[in-house]
Amino acid sequence: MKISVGTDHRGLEQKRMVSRIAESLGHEVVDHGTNSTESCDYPDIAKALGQSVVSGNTDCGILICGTGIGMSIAANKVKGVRAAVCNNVAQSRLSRQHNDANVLCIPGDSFEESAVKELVSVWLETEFEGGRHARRVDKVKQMEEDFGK
Ligand SMILES: O=C(CO)[C@H](O)[C@H](O)[C@H](O)COP(=O)(O)O
Repeated sequence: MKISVGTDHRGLEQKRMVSRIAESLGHEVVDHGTNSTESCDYPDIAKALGQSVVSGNTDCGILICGTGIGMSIAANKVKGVRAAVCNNVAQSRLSRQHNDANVLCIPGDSFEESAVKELVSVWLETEFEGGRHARRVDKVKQMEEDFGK
């Protein structure tokens, strides 16, 4: 797969980890920045990454900010993005199985390489289950139309 990655200034090290992990699993990584510790604004990165995913330029995305929350709020404003903040492997797995998340958001603050590795590899390898979950995801997609997102 082709995977977009992005972070604000609070997840540089984790972005490098995510890129290494994705590449070691055979994926191609597209980097949307930031690439310095200088303070920047997470919506700028989330917008660029979200547009890359929904346009089909990349297959999915992984975003990092201090908590993962700002990135998820911003990325979910891009029509077609289903971004999920995941703090553990169970959430990571369910965000794929039940929500068909196409963007994973993880906290940069105090997340170590082993935790990132487990969370990211499970997310990349887990399939959407469909069935009753597809009905619910379709309702979420319909909300985008109804509210002119
Ligand atoms: O959006 C966030 C909060 O959920 C992220 O943690 C950001 O990284 C954070 O707000 C950036 O804050 P900073 O004080 O400018 O480093």
